[in-house]
Amino acid sequence: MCVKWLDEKREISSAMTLFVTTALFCFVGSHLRMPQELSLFWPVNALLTGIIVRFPWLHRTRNYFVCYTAMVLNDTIFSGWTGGAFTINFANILFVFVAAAILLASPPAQDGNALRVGKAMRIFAACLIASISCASWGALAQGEGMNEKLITAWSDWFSEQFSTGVLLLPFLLTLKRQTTLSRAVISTKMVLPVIALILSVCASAMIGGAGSLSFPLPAMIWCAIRLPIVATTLLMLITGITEIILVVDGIITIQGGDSSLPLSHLMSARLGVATLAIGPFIVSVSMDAIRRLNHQLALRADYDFLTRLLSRSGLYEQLRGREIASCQRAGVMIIDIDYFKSINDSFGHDAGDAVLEELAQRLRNVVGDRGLLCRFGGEEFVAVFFNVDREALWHHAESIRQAIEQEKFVLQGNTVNITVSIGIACQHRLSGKDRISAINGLISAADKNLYYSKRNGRNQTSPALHECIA
Ligand SMILES: Nc1nc2c(ncn2[C@@H]2O[C@H](COP(=O)(O)OP(=O)(O)OP(=O)(O)O)[C@@H](O)[C@H]2O)c(=O)[nH]1
Repeated sequence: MCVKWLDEKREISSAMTLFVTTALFCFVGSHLRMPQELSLFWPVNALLTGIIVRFPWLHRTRNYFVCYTAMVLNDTIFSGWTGGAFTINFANILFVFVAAAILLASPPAQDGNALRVGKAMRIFAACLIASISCASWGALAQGEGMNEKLITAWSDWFSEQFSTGVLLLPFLLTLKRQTTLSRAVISTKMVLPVIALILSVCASAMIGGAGSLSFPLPAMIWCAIRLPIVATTLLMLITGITEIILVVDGIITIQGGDSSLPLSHLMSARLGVATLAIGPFIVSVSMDAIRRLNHQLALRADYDFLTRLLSRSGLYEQLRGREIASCQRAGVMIIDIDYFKSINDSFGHDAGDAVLEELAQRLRNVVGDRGLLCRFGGEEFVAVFFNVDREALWHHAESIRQAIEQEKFVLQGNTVNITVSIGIACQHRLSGKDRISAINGLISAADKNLYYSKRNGRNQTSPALHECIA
């Protein structure tokens, strides 16, 4: 049984899930802050923002209140805070609310999983504005007076929220619900950018200095071009966290004297790493959009819009397919509607289109997966069969012709008798090398036979059965 933990129709259980999740995140998050390196990250706010953006119906005041209560409870019980639990956590919930509101303000993508470039850019803006709001409240809530300590507290809050948000949210928002990573084919083309990324992080640590933080940028852009978007965002997250930890541990040395800087070198590093990450992310989202577009264009070119059968180019594409390569014999038939012009003239072009759609469906029913079916042009269809002899091909053609003839078409309330003429051609020992030109030859031969069917009165298959047996 599949339990949906977050379900729009089950508000109470969804609120409870949100409460438990928030409390768990806070509990784990506050314990993860113990080591000094990880005290720089507070992923809870970005995680909650990611959940709310992925389940937009959660973006309701009462759900924010549920999260806030869980945060306060966690700090009261486990951190021993009293008043601070209420005021400080308000800053956290402010981040979640502002970031989610900005991200949800854009309409959802048409394609469920696609993250558009505009929305990707919004992540940066959302984290920036949410971090400013959160830092402003959080620094004041810490009870600092109007002095230098307030500025330090503000920049601490801001750099932490901003860097965690910008690094984590792209990954959370591109992670597919049913990830297909395991099925992705890992090739050298994919491994090389990852190796380059690891080497560039090592180079940052060895060379040091302010510029070293941007060393991984070219490798990250390379990853963005070569890898699926979710893999890129995951690598961005890992690289960003690694760089920040390396700065904290002094392995990447970027500072001169902190006293000469308006922000500490660490905060500067956090902001720098987050700002760098957005470039590869935009490249990755753009590449994803280009891949999807290419796929859609290929589909559009390979299928006929009206009948959803293969188009002529789609047929040739299929013929190049590997499964057909081993095929020895092929048979082709051309199916042409009789007096189709008079259907258009009597009932209009739309009715003519409806006939083409209905006819395509009937052809599909008869041919099934025994052959390839294509709308070759106008009111002409081509079916290609493999490993058939002429007699079997003739019987296939007749079953198609009879299926069209026997069931009448209804056009604008009128019952109309529609028939088709068919020409067939068959070839033994189809050459694997020049399959396309062999099929083209068969189409020409079948077209000649179609002409005989038309000339001899239509609604028939040519050549006749006795010629096929001979
Ligand atoms: N509704 C519609 N008509 C189309 C489409 N493509 C081609 N046609 C029409 O199909 C008709 C074909 O006419 P003809 O080539 O004279 O053939 P026919 O009337 O079927 O006569 P025979 O083939 O000789 O039996 C033309 O009137 C075209 O305009 C289409 O996508 N939709």
